[in-house]
Amino acid sequence: MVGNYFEFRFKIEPLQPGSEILIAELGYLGFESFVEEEDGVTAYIPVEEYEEDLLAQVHILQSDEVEISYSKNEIEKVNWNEEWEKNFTPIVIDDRCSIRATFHPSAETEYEIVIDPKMSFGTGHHATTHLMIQHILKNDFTDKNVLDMGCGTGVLAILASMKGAHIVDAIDIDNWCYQNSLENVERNNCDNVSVEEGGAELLEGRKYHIILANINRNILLRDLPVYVASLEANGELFLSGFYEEDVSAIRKSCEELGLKYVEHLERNNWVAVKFSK
Ligand SMILES: C[S@@+](CC[C@H](N)C(=O)[O-])C[C@H]1O[C@@H](n2cnc3c(N)ncnc32)[C@H](O)[C@@H]1O
Repeated sequence: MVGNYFEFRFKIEPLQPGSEILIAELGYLGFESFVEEEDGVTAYIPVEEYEEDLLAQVHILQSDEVEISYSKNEIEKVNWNEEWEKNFTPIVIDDRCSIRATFHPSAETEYEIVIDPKMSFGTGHHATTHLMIQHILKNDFTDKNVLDMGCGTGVLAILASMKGAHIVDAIDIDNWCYQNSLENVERNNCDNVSVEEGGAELLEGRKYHIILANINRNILLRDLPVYVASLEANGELFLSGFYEEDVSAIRKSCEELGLKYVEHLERNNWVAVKFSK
């Protein structure tokens, strides 16, 4: 990860939940790393990913309840691993699943995932990862063939494997995420997880009992027909990466493709929806 970055220093008042929501929103717009400060957040985005009107898409910047000001700087490069190590804290979800880094002490939970997140999305801190993990904990993965589309750190694929899946395919379009998932899958001894770099084009002719896809509204709407074609009869599809107000559009597309809405979980206005075939 070399090349120039824009560094944005956001001052946030009140800090919580403003900081958490801001990080979540920026993450979906291509910001790659965040450092939590005493009075706000510093966020980084590659210069080539940034467009002048990008921040107009950040809802919380328009909020009357949170006051946010920012400054912008161009910088040469950042030691991302060091930033992550400073910022990544262990997390426990529903008292059953912990996610920690190699440098954290072990937690006594039913499922313990050790990841080195580098730059990939998926430490469990983001609401959508959290919600997808809650769905995985609640559902039966025993002997299922599972796809984790947009695997990030590989965290969902790893939990699916730990929950007894037969095989898990973890796919991400981003080379950094592909490399990071490979490392994390090995670190957690998940021998039945295969990691691949690519997108929906890889799915032709494949069938899964369960598909997990935490990506974003537009990519999901575009690739849904391929996902549904890759789902076995009675299969289950879990989608996240969008807001509560997007559920109706996602649900409509899924229903047109023959799926049934089952339920959705919500956290900080983000959702994860379960459908069945
Ligand atoms: C929101 S992150 C989710 C990561 C992880 N699954 C989690 O739940 O924390 C979305 C991931 O999807 C990947 N992605 C984006 N577009 C994709 C596509 N068309 N096909 C596959 N992966 C994609 C991104 O590189 C990113 O790692």
